[in-house]
Amino acid sequence: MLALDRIIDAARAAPRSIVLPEGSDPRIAAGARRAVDEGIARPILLGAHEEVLAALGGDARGIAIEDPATAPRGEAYAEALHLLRHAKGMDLPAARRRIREPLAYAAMMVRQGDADGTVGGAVATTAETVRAALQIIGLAPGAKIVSSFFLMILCEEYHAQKGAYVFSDCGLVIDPDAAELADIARAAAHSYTAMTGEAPRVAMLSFSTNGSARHQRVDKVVEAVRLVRQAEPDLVIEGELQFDAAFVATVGAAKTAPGSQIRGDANVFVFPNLDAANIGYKIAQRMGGAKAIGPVLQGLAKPANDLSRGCSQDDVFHMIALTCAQASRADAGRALPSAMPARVDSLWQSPRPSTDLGVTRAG
Ligand SMILES: CC(C)(COP(=O)(O)OP(=O)(O)OC[C@H]1O[C@@H](n2cnc3c(N)ncnc32)[C@H](O)[C@@H]1OP(=O)(O)O)[C@@H](O)C(=O)NCCC(=O)NCCS
Ligand SMILES: CC(=O)OP(=O)(O)O
Repeated sequence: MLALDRIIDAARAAPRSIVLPEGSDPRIAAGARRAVDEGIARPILLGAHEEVLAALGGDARGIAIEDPATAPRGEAYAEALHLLRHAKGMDLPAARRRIREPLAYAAMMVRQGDADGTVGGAVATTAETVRAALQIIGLAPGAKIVSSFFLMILCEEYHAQKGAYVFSDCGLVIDPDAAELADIARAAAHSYTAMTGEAPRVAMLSFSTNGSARHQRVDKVVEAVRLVRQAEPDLVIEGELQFDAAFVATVGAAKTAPGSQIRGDANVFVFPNLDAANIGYKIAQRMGGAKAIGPVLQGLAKPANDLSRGCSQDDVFHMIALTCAQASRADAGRALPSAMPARVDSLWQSPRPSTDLGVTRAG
């Protein structure tokens, strides 16, 4: 859990204002309450005042409540949204209606600098949550695509290999082509370093390892690897690889050539499409007992993150912490993990070596 502790410590060092559009959901209210009690954030819960207060059990200490339907700044936000989207056909009345939706209002708070980040998706679908961020917050300078990752933490006694891993893209880009998959891989690699302070070793996953099967879907992964190597020759990346060859040393040794750098020791797993990625992370979480934090969005101009509708109040707390830490990075004048900088210094850089993550390699 040390990767998570680092994130929480980073948030506590500079608590941020995080707006949560689903303020009347009990998991959101409990996560926000814990964030205040542990001194990691200044939450703003959106929703009808009485409903939010009820979710908080009547205790709103340290938490702001704002109702997009009646908020005084709603009109200014509607005008800002109209300016942003009128070229796409949105008139002012439509902008007024849209800004009353909590997801849109929260994204606008972040865009306008009235909140440092937003966390939604405990109730709304990922498509709804991400669409508000895409349309209102938009791409980070230099980013071509917004995608997402999960921070997967193996920390149970029964996990033979403990540690923090990145799975991408489990939440957003449905059927990436080779160029998009390459962008996702580069963003995920940089996100891994930002989360852990460790060097990424990227496995590009497939149903084939080093040509063991032939298919156009395999060709797509191989092409993505070529594109990443062209753009970032120093990044350790291999593919196409099956998951076992990327995660289990003995299988990696059996299936890959002696010169392989990964050999069962990848820490960033890039899936070929959203079917594989979303199913894969949920299996790891629900059958494998991995702690799954995400989807964290990469490629946005400012922090906006999603949750699974199956999230717990702990997941909400951890996502608030992660979003605060992203905001601090941005304010420190450094690129967000999402912005794919040439080099990433980790906010959570550990003074100790990689064993800090509790990684004990099997085999
Ligand atoms: C994210 C998602 C909603 C975007 O879908 P979409 O139909 O392209 O959405 P929209 O057309 O409303 O796009 C909104 C804007 O974002 C842009 N956009 C869409 N996907 C983008 C991406 N990955 N990166 C950057 N911009 C993107 C669109 O071009 C559009 O721009 P514009 O409105 O300024 O022209 C869609 O990809 C999706 O549903 N993904 C799967 C989500 C999901 O169910 N995940 C599983 C559970 S986690
Ligand atoms: C990330 C994800 O799968 O979200 P949901 O469970 O809400 O669909």
